[in-house]
Amino acid sequence: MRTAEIEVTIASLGHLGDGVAETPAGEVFVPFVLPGERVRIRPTGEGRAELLGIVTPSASRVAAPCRHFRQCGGCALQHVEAKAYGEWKREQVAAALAPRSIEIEVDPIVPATPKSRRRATFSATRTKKGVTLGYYSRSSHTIIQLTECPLVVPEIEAALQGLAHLVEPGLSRKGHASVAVTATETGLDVAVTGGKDVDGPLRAELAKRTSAHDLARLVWNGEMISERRAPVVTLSGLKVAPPPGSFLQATADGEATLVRLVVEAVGDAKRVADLFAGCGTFTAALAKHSSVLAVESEKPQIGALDRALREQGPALGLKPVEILMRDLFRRPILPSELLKTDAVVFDPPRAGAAAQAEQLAKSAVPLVIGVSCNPATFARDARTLIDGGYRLTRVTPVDQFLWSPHIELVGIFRRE
Ligand SMILES: C[S@@+](CC[C@H](N)C(=O)[O-])C[C@H]1O[C@@H](n2cnc3c(N)ncnc32)[C@H](O)[C@@H]1O
Repeated sequence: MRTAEIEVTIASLGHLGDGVAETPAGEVFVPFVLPGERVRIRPTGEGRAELLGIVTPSASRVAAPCRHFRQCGGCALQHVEAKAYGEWKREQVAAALAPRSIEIEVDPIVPATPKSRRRATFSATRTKKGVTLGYYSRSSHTIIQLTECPLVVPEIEAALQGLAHLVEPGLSRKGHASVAVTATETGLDVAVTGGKDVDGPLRAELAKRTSAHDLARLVWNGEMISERRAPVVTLSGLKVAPPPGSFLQATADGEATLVRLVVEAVGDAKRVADLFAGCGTFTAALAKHSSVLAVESEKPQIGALDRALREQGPALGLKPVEILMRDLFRRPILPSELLKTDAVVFDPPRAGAAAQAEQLAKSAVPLVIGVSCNPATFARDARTLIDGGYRLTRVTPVDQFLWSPHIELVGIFRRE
């Protein structure tokens, strides 16, 4: 039985960007709305509601720039004017810190621009009509066929049709494949998982299509199909060849902002540890002025950084970098290993750095800088550092995930 249509006022936006409204049956989440708006909805159960119409729009409502908005699950907030959107993201950081009793005036967010995402992961499947390639729809496992995407860099947007053609022979009608694309300086680096197993004829066909679409590299289910040009990214002047599946900051502008904030905070520190170093986004910048200990668990990534430093470090005049492969969840760097360290940068995955934060909290390092893509785990780790005697002096949100609820941030801790 369909529930009745009702009119409600949106009280606020929740942490995923959906509006929150009171109904006689309790609180519901409503997508694509703004605080203060009077809207018509139909509750759909489990605390959710379908938006039927806007009765009184907010002054912060704008026309969404993408034709796929509302169907496509890639974006939640295209309908929000830039200032209100940035303020909402800033408030989300403060809201994540509050339950940990961390009070700080969070900086205004450093905004992202459209057409700047250099990494995107699409889903693809084969249908009777051909290949569907795009993002999942908001509320189901249906893939929305993308014809445009104002998030990604033009090289990726222009390749959407080509990518569908590329993966077509390796898709089955039964499953969905994941197509991760990174725009590098030598072309697109594509890694597909969940496609058909590779045999001789499929490998040959995929290699042919890789060449036809002038991709730099194609990796299929972890197997190298073709590397026509080694993918290259320049990290603060250091040219690194990221191995398949490497982490890179999502936008070049976001990376530049994060690096600037980290380098400014580090100042003239002589010795710095870069924990969760990846391919060296921060190491490359820090080594211009400081000797660096770079620690990372993924051998291919830290290996790519090591190679680049050996080949180019002397010519670039970089200070010495010590490379260490280590699982920092299981074996965090200990205070005794940080005795001569002036600053630590840590940039963990979404799970945060609980074990490492505990060790840092016991250390004498005067300056710790946390970079995080998850305000909730950042807040947990920040509380550990604060309880260990650090003061959180600055938090700056940086937008790398435009129109989504995801937030990147830099937090600076100084030992009191
Ligand atoms: C958010 S990325 C940051 C990478 C790098 N700092 C950058 O900005 O490009 C997190 C990094 O932590 C690494 N990582 C994940 N789990 C780890 C662990 N247990 N120990 C050490 N490094 C880990 C990942 O491989 C990834 O390179």
